Amino acid sequence: MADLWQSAMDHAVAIARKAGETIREALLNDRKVTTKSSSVDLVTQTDQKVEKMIIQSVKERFPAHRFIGEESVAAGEASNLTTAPTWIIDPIDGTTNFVHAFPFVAVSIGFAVNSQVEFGVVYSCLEDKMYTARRGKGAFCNGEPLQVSDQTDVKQSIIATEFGSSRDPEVVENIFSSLRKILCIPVHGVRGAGTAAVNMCLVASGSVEAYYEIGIHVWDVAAGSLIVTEAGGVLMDVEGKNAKPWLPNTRPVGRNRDATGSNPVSQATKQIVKISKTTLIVFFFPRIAKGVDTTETVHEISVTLPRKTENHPEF
Ligand SMILES: O=P([O-])([O-])O[C@@H]1[C@H](O)[C@H](O)[C@@H](O)[C@H](O)[C@H]1O
Ligand SMILES: [Mg+2]
Repeated sequence: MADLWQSAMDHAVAIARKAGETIREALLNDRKVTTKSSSVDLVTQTDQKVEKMIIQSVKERFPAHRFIGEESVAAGEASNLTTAPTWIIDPIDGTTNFVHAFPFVAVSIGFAVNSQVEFGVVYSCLEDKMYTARRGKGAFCNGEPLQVSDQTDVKQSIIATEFGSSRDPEVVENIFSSLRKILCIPVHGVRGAGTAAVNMCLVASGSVEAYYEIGIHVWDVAAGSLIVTEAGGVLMDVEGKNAKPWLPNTRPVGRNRDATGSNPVSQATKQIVKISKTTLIVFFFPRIAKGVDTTETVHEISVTLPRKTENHPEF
């Protein structure tokens, strides 16, 4: 049977490549930077230009499709995932890298129908690596199949993570407390490419055993989530169940602070130790909205294991 979404996927690959060319050209010029949620949450005209270019091109070809794009949402559009075919776009994942010419910058395009990701395309454009995954058909980098690491000992692992763009002391404290515990497991190392999408592709490639991050958006992970699972990885929450990080706030499993004052970061970190027999990890914590009382903010925590298992271990 013909693949209903193959032509959309082909289009995504072509437009991601074209977007990558635009980004590479823009790197040769001055990059005018403005900020969004905080002084370190950066955006450039290239982010906006590339997103418009992708959306325009998809609209011409697939007029009934919908969009969730990082810069459109920043400009006030809703971020609602319905059952309709929806393109979930991060035009430049790794904007801070782009601003500083740090060499990991990706175009991330996920495509969801009936709230399920059908394909994911991550183009790491400065490395010229095109990561692709079609649901049920595997994950690839420049056409070569990907397979997650088969390392099963957390002490032999490299963990990818990011520090995010909040400089709120409580958030920073959570990040460091989590990091300290992970380092002291001990693990071989901790790395971060500066783009969530590339970090997930590094999990899919087996270059790192796991990736976790506190504070992430659907456009950062929609494409990467399928690339990870199609490469044999698993997205899990702290209960060991499959998580769907592209559905924001749909599976809350923890609170920022529970009644005893422990927070999900330390709870999640404890899980790392517990699951070390089967290895690791992606945690996703939806960003804490500005002005929201974090004591009441519901968070979602996800865990990626490199090996796909039907029955996830009980934590
Ligand atoms: O803003 P952006 O460069 O598209 O995306 C960011 C990057 O993926 C970064 O690595 C991650 O730490 C942030 O959480 C993301 O928001
Ligand atoms: Mg991003």
